[in-house]
Amino acid sequence: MKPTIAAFPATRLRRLRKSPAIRALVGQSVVTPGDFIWPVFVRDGEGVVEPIASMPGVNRLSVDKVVEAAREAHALGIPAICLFPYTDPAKRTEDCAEAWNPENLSNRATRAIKDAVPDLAVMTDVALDPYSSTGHDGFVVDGEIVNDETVEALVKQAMSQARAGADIIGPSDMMDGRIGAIRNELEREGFRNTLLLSYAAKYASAFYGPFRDAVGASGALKGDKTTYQMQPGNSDEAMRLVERDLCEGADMIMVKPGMPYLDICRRAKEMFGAPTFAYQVSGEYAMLAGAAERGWLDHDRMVLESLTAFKRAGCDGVLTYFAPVAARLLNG
Ligand SMILES: NCc1[nH]cc(CCC(=O)O)c1CC(=O)O
Repeated sequence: MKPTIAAFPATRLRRLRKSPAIRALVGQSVVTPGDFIWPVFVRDGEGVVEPIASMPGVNRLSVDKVVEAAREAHALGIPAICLFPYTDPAKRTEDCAEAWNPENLSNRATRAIKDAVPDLAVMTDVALDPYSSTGHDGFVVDGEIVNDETVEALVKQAMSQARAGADIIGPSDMMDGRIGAIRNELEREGFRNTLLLSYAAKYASAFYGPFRDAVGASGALKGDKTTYQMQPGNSDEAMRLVERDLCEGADMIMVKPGMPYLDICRRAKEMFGAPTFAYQVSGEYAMLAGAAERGWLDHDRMVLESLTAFKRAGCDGVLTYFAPVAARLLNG
């Protein structure tokens, strides 16, 4: 598009900003509660609301409290909630078997939410890090994060989530071939309508720190995730990953982190036109919520501006810890 413009004063671009009415007319990108997927942290117990120090305002919730949160999300017009378990360290093992235990926290929370609020979509996370003694998303053999053996485990994990009633399965592990393998098994077992939202372009980012605290994986993690997550400077590789995952049967794709990678969102949306999501991750939340807490940022304006930016970049929706706060602001 090449904007055509008359010379000043025939064109005064400030005319288009002169009043709330005119600004409303020419407004382009808007964010609504319908754009949000709300990530929540689940832990054992009952009646537990446990604050996470590096994420002010975010808590680990026991299953009964997650159900309350789900009711709240639904009432606010948020279409989906995404579950991340904080697994008891005693259940973190080398074989990661807790990941496909039908009675694990994530599966119990999924069933409880689908019972209480059937219209709310439940998204679950596929990766081994909350269950592994190494803190890695895959199995570690002689220092290597092994791909194909991990994919077999991820398929088992995804199937246990589908059986528990998850609507959207979100593989966040970055192994090769996992989308196709999970899609095949879902079809084979008759889960024709289970969606796959692939963490397709997931970067090896410093912005995941608070999340790793929240799920208790930071202490365990040896080394880094650079052999499976992307290096921050790459953009073409993100397009290849998105294309690959769509061809393997992903219904929707994600870019992660969010705000530092809006160029990737725009490029992926323009190139493939698939439902595109971004994850405004824990470190982005910590940075923004932490600054607002100190009075360095205007909290409400910052929240809505940061979320509008995702829509402007071409995203269809955004995973954000601000979801309930933002929905309340938007609902007035
Ligand atoms: N499977 C791991 C996973 N799933 C979601 C996040 C990060 C989310 C956030 O930071 O909010 C991570 C962290 C990681 O890759 O180490």
